[in-house]
Amino acid sequence: METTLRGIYVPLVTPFTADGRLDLAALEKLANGVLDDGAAGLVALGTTGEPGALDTAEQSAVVETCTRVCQDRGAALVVGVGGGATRQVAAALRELTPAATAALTLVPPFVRPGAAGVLAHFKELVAASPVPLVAYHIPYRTGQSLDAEALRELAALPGIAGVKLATGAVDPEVVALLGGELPPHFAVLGGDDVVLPPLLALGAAGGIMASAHIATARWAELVDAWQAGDVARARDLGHRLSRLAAALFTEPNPTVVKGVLHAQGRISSPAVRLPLLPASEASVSRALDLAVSTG
Ligand SMILES: O=C(O)C1=N[C@H](C(=O)O)C[C@H](O)C1
Repeated sequence: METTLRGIYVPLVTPFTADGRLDLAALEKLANGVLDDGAAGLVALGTTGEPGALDTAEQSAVVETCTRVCQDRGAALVVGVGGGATRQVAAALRELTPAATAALTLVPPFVRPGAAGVLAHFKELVAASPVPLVAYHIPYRTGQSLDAEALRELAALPGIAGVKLATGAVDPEVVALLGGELPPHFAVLGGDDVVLPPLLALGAAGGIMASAHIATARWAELVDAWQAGDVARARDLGHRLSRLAAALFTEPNPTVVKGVLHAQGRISSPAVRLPLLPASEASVSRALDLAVSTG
């Protein structure tokens, strides 16, 4: 059966205690909370989860906790799988739990292998993976741009369930991709929080949004409003949620999100691990005000 992703997926923060230990109880509560509020699924070990700052045992504990919650709730679980080169990512994918719905893996970063190299990379990964893949396309971080034609070739590969599209803008390639035919099982998921509303207007199936820890129900409602053609509702919600997302990203992600979750009493500490530093009180309090007014 083919995987079809739709809706809002929350890339969970990794809660830490005030003295820096992994707080699995808080993670589980957070996971259940966002699913209660209408998220279609969770992302474990997304960049928002600070995976590079977790040791292997901590990473496994995060994935186990999220797997258990998603299985109990019948929700989708996407797991972030990283690595610098094809062999390394393929090896990590082979170790992935088959209970995951999909794995989220970056277009190879830093190397800039060109579109043909990116396609060859994903063909190799699909062959190694026990689950379908979502390609994370974020050219301002990976250094590798891809035009609509290359993304369409990627979409046509068996085993690719979608793309997390984070080009930082609604640029001509994004418009061309969403404006043409795509395989029915292939989901375009927004990955830049502030521009999710226009991507949904162009036909995106949903998003992987750190911002959706906050006002989760409103983000889910935004996807539903566009899909139901309720333009007035979608436009109003879209403006409000974009303002909230901008406030949540005034400092490096997930520092402000963690600050707001802590202020809301949903995690016991806003602690992040280096090289991240906690967000300023001013950024947290502005985002918190917008969270209250957005609902
Ligand atoms: O962890 C993720 O997945 C996301 N990461 C992005 C980032 O850290 O810049 C933001 C997006 O909301 C989801």
